[in-house]
Amino acid sequence: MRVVVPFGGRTPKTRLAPFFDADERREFAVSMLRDVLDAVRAADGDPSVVADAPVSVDAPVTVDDRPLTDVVGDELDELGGDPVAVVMADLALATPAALARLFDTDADVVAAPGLGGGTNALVVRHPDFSVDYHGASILDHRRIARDAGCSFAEVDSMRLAVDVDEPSDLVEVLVHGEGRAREWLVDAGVRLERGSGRVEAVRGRR
Ligand SMILES: Nc1nc2c(ncn2[C@@H]2O[C@H](COP(=O)(O)OP(=O)(O)OP(=O)(O)O)[C@@H](O)[C@H]2O)c(=O)[nH]1
Ligand SMILES: C[C@H](OP(=O)(O)O)C(=O)O
Repeated sequence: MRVVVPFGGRTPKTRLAPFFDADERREFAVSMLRDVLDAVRAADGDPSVVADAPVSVDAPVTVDDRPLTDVVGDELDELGGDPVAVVMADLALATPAALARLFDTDADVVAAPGLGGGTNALVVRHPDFSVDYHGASILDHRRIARDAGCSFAEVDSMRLAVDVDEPSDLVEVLVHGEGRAREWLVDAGVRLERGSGRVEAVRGRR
């Protein structure tokens, strides 16, 4: 299946500013992107990146600096009857098995909801579906599918639900990550701190 991976590489991961400076955030974002591309390929997907700035990765890259919804919308318009998936570049826990389950679910539109109401991944097999990202986009995508007369399914997957946006998401990468992104965090000195409450990610020496 064709898999579009949107990547905002100009000023990525601003919500991680309490942990990393701008160069570090870009490096970390690229390490997640590379993990996602590997997982897509291992799930028999054929990935291509649509990015707002050039990025050097092992996949074709189209540079387009329009907003996310417009860029992905154009990719869907080129569907031509073939299914296309959209997988976000910050799914640091994505595994080939989780993605294969998404790709193999049989509906006109299949979504992997993100924590906090986003839409972390989609499979689109119907020409009348369109995307509307940001905010609680999973609610919008359910409605758009219904209004377009598309069958709609959701994949319940912890590995696809975690998109790395906030410092608390770094805990999930340290606990469950298996790729470059986890390695990058460890090299940057990010570690788990077990206090009396919820485990936190902290940076620096013990
Ligand atoms: N092509 C493209 N991809 C984008 C753009 N903005 C975000 N993305 C990608 O869309 C997905 C979700 O991004 P967000 O978490 O909303 O944004 P972010 O810029 O990574 O992080 P924040 O700065 O914390 O909002 C990730 O794969 C981003 O790389 C954009 O303007 N263009
Ligand atoms: C693009 C956006 O991502 P979030 O801001 O939820 O990470 C969404 O999924 O609609």
